[in-house]
Amino acid sequence: MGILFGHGGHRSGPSHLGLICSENHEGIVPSTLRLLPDLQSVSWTQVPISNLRALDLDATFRLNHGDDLPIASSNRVINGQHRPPLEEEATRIADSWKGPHSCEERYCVWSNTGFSGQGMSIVTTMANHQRVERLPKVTARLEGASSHFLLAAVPGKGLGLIATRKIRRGERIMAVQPAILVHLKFIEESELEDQYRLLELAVNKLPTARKDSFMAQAGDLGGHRISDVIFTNSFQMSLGEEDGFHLGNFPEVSRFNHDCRPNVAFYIDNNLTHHTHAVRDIHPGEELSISYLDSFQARSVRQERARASWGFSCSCSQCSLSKTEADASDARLFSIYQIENEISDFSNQEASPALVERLISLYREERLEFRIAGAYTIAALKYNLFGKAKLAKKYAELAVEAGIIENGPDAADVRAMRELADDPKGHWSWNQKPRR
Ligand SMILES: C[S@@+](CC[C@H](N)C(=O)[O-])C[C@H]1O[C@@H](n2cnc3c(N)ncnc32)[C@H](O)[C@@H]1O
Repeated sequence: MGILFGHGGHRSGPSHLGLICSENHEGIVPSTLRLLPDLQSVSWTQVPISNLRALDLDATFRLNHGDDLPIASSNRVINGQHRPPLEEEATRIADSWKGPHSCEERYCVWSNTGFSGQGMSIVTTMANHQRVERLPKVTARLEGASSHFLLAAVPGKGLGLIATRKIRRGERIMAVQPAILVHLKFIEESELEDQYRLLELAVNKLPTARKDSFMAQAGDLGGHRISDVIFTNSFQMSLGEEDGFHLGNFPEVSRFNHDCRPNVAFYIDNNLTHHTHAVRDIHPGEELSISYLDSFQARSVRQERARASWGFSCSCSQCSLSKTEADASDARLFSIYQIENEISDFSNQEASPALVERLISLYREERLEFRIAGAYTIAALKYNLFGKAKLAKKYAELAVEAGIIENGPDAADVRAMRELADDPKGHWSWNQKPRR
């Protein structure tokens, strides 16, 4: 068993993340007070506004989760002094790092009870802690729960997320930040006893509501509970430096079950935010799913992977095909592999636009919409090389739409395809058809 990369290894996909499971295995944030974790008791009306600067964290947390802040907060003048908007000030008070609380060799625990309005603890090195501390504040609206879906028991899978209304392709499902971030090398290098001590401390430093949602996650391995939760439910993510990976645990995301042909795509941006979007229209009552593994592998490989790393036997629609249908599916996956190899060599004179159309139709036949942006990108470039501006533009636009869902609006490929779509003939690839 080992760390699994959701789709990190695929040729046309991003290589920055992966779902970790088994043995190795998204309010306004927090620019208003309303998303701060609820420690109940008093409501916001009982907090004197003029005292806000002096509030300590505990007092700030006594605001009830979900309470709106009906205060026109710009241009505030308190005691004759201009103050920043209330939201900014509250954010500054609540969102600050504490620690290190304890260390083991070069790895220490830091906590921030106001991070993303919910709280986060990290177990990492000083340099990485500073990186996290310097991250720009998230100003987008984050969402971990919504009216789109509910949590329910799913036969044979434990709990799962079920759509409560029609969700259209491209709609956001969640955008959330981690509860716990742990340096993978800390797990690999430290003794179990030390690991458990720092992990327990990290979880205990979370606000109560956050800690409860962390502890409520599924665990597959047994043994030390916190360690089990982390290994069963975390994503491998990079803080952007060559210092190995971190495991990020997002309690809300942990409820997505696996499907080899998922209806939801995910990516983690540079700000530690995990984004999920629908990749096709999802109907009320349908389960929301992501892929834990490389869905481009043959059925037997995928099934073995699910069994070995998560201990379940995958019975998704693609894994439940008859032998004949599964063989045909495996053959299509192999053709995708071959065509992508052939086509991405732009000096290859044989790789005609017809092959591009074949590639796109294979993706669609295989219901691989959650990873189709790369194929559209190849198609756009190929048509532009052949001097076919209209088709190049069509596929570049499709690549942008899919790329935003799969990798986010700021992804390099998305930017590149926007440029091509805007001006095919001004693009470096225009009319560069390889000549014999
Ligand atoms: C990240 S959790 C998913 C949510 C989990 N079902 C729960 O109750 O919280 C991963 C675990 O869910 C179960 N699971 C996920 N996808 C499954 C599937 N397609 N079939 C059976 N079990 C699945 C496995 O036990 C797996 O280790």
